[in-house]
Amino acid sequence: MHFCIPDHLKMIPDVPSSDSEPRPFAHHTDSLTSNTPNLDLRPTNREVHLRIEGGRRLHGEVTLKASKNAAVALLCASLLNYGVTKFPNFPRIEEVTRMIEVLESIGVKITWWENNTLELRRPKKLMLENLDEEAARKTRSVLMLIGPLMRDHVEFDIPYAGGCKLGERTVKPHQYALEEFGVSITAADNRYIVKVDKKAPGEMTLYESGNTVTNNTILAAACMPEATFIQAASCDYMVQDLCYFLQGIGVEIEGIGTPVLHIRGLSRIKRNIEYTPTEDPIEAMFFISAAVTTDSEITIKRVPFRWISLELMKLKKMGLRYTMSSPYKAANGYVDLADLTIHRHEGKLSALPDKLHPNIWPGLNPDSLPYFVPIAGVATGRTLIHDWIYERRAIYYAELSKLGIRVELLDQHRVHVRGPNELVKANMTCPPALRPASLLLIGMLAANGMSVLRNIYVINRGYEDLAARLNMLGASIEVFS
Ligand SMILES: CC(=O)N[C@H]1[C@@H](OP(=O)(O)OP(=O)(O)OC[C@H]2O[C@@H](n3ccc(=O)[nH]c3=O)[C@H](O)[C@@H]2O)O[C@H](CO)[C@@H](O)[C@@H]1O
Ligand SMILES: C=C(OP(=O)(O)O)C(=O)O
Repeated sequence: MHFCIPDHLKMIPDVPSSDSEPRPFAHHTDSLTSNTPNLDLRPTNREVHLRIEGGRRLHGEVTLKASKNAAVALLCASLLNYGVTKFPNFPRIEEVTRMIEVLESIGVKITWWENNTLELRRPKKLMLENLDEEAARKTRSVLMLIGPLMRDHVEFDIPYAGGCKLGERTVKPHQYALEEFGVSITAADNRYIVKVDKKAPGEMTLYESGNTVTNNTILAAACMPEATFIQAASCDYMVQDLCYFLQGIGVEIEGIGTPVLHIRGLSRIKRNIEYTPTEDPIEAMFFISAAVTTDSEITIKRVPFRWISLELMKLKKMGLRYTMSSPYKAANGYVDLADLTIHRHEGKLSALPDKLHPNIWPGLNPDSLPYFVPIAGVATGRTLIHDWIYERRAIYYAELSKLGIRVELLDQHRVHVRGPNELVKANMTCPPALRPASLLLIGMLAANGMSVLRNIYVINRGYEDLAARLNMLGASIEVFS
């Protein structure tokens, strides 16, 4: 097995680094402009913006949707199944729409039914030559097509992946993992050329415990009738959701929720399956952060609380009061949920003396961390936030200073946030990264007066109908284009 990837092509340079010269392939996620504010998911070329009359307290209840990150993995996994796959309560978000465009372009028949149930029927033969490149380049999740496609295809290519612009994001872990299954990946002309000479890896270790690489590896292992042991797997929520679905179509998996997975797949799968993805722990963090930053009391329904248990503990130590209902099961029957009420803090939160940093689950989720920035902005004292995971995400946190939060960028990974602050209105454009963009929305909800947030495509990539759902909680947000 060999890779022949030239050094300069080994990473996806999704953001030109400190030099301002365009870098090769840096353009492919630039024009994220098609969006709609509601459930009409036909692509348009209009940019959509928000006008937010801030400074209102939120109140009432909001119910979580399923996560982007499980949804995209499940869409890729549906290719393994020649039967009918149905996903009730599927999130109607831009990222899902892009992946649907990709799957439809290669021949998958896809229908939305009521209750946001998405039905997928793959054809006998996929038309990979018709793959919708424009849609594919807007998401990083297309990388997870390689795992399922290697089952039936000996050679194919996929365009370079996009996703949030958070600095360089390596694809080497995907290459090294799939190499174990006899897959070679080379890069040329903005695409990955994939050649398959299938073999069973037996025991293997992941180069990084990343989420999408773990899912890609699981999908590859699910195609193999032989047993695969995967060490250093991510055991985060989207991996667990994928595993539960795969069990439903007959793949044997042991070790779900741990870093060691034992998988025995099937060379052909034909089952009619209905699997409901779990509610999104990161959307829960969005609403928690919105409640705390606006000093509001709200109830967030259907929270997969064990996936954010460390986040809740940190908040408790900052002085936040919250109450939780008795646990109950998610619709898929696996994950425990609870209704979480965040109580008003009335300005009594304190900064934690120790740094906040993300880790692989059960650590503090990398996508939860950003939501502590506005929270730290209303707590008394100085908080150190260390975002080691991405090369350039912390830089976006400094944008919150335009809304009156004192954020000092110490280096590209660390910020000091000093609080409490009186937030002020602003007119801003979303940065090209989902969680950092949604922080601006949270800040604007808390800032007195009329703020404008421009081009919210990136927020709609991951969250469904946020403006309407926040308005149900008493916010005043107008969507305009
Ligand atoms: C579709 C999906 O599920 N996307 C999520 C997934 O992206 P995804 O799994 O694609 O994340 P990446 O592979 O880009 O990893 C994120 C960053 O963490 C670094 N890294 C990761 C694992 C590790 O053990 N060591 C390490 O250093 C990587 O080098 C990279 O810089 O995980 C990210 C990190 O939780 C989340 O922000 C994304 O929302
Ligand atoms: C980084 C993220 O997404 P993606 O992996 O799709 O770029 C995110 O969801 O915060």
